[in-house]
Amino acid sequence: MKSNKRALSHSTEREFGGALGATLIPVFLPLTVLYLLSVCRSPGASVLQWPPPLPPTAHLLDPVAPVIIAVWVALQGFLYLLPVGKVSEGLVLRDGTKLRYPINGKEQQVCHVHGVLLGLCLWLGMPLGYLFDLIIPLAVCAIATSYLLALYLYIRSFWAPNHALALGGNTGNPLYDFFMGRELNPRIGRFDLKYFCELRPGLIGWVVLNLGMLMKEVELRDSPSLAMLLVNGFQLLYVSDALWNEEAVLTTMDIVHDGFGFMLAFGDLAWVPFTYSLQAMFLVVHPQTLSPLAATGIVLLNGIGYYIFRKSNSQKNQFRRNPTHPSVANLETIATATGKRLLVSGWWGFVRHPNYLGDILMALAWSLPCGVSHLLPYFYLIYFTVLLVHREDRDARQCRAKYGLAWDTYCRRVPYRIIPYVY
Ligand SMILES: NC(=O)C1=CN([C@@H]2O[C@H](COP(=O)(O)OP(=O)(O)OC[C@H]3O[C@@H](n4cnc5c(N)ncnc54)[C@H](OP(=O)(O)O)[C@@H]3O)[C@@H](O)[C@H]2O)C=CC1
Ligand SMILES: CC(C)=CCC[C@@H](C)[C@H]1CC=C2C3=C(CC[C@@]21C)[C@@]1(C)CC[C@H](O)C(C)(C)[C@@H]1CC3
Repeated sequence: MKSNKRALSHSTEREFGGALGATLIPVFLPLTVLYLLSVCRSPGASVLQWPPPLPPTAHLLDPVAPVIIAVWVALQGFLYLLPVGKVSEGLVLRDGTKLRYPINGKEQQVCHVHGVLLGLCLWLGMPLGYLFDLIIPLAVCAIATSYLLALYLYIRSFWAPNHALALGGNTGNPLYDFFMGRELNPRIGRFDLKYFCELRPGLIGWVVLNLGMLMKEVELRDSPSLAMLLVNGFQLLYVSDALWNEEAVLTTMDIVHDGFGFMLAFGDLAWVPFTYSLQAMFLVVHPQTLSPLAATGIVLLNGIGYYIFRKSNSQKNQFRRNPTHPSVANLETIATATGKRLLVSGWWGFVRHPNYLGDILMALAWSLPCGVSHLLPYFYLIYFTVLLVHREDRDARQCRAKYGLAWDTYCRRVPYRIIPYVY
């Protein structure tokens, strides 16, 4: 324990408002989830209504909810460990080794997301629309699970070797380190907890919750609306894409840089499934009519966003994995002192985060089917823009520290961060 502290004593830079932020966020964000869900189900669906439509304490818990969450996580764990697909190596760690990760999302996704789970629920005679009624107890359980997981991660990190600790989550302040995560890649045997949580229970859970909302709409109004089909279709595409390109997650900031603590545990297990499905839930209580022209425009917007998001992410991933690959070999680059190069043409010469731009366009397309009468369906767009602006800033600081002058040159060559000529 002592030597860990000594070796990492330089990690004094604090993120997310430092210790105060790390103390308040774990209280404030879980309450926000419950508040948003309650508002979404209320007839007014106004985020500013007073008094807020909070659920009575008796409605927070339901004995079925922990069973569903436990079965769901166990099933996801089982599918994650299935020996199908390939095994891929992550980036080089501080001790010079690389971790191995099972890449089987692609193989499993067809049966996984679209078939087995839905079929299982229907076979068991459980109408998926029930998820709408159970949403608040399910969210409470997911929040409790993320707290327990974060506590477990914090405690076990004291047995981890120095090189396995994250540089940003070892300040010695227990609340801050609990929030940011001390250990970089906590594993039980070959089971990688962070990688599993990032892509499986919460992300796929989001799609299942969306389907539950669609089924509820069918129960209430006999058929799904066009708006509901669009929201379900767009978000299914997004999640399927994440599983299809599972390997690319290995080079994201969360896997490479961030420790696994409360922020990611809660983000993955509670925040993603329960706030990202707000649009579908909104449509159950507040049905919207969409003209074919509006629907076409929204599909086009999502298509453009997805194209930019996918192409730019794939280009960087390809370049980082094999810079001599024909699809990236001809792009202009600048050298850095680390030996790694930075792309200054192609998507990464357009803006510094083209992938964020595509993601934001998609976020807008997911909100528009809900009309413009309420702010709530735009919650994701607003939160996500704030998250990405903050993330861009964190990434820029890390890149400046890594690449020094080369990063400044890149910034001069590519002046806009996310939106050309705007930001
Ligand atoms: N839906 C959601 O809730 C969320 C979605 N996302 C999405 O996840 C995806 C991944 O995002 P994120 O992990 O934040 O970061 P990025 O995929 O944008 O990766 C940033 C890293 O890319 C490398 N890089 C930056 N510029 C260049 C360049 N010019 N040439 C080559 N490499 C470069 C640097 O790492 P290095 O040089 O070390 O390789 C940098 O640290 C994005 O599409 C984002 O929109 C992210 C957060 C939440
Ligand atoms: C408010 C709060 C607690 C925020 C925590 C942030 C997390 C919710 C996000 C951090 C990075 C994420 C990524 C995805 C989901 C959201 C979180 C966990 C992601 C898995 C979504 C699908 C994408 O295709 C992706 C794989 C690129 C992406 C990776 C980052």
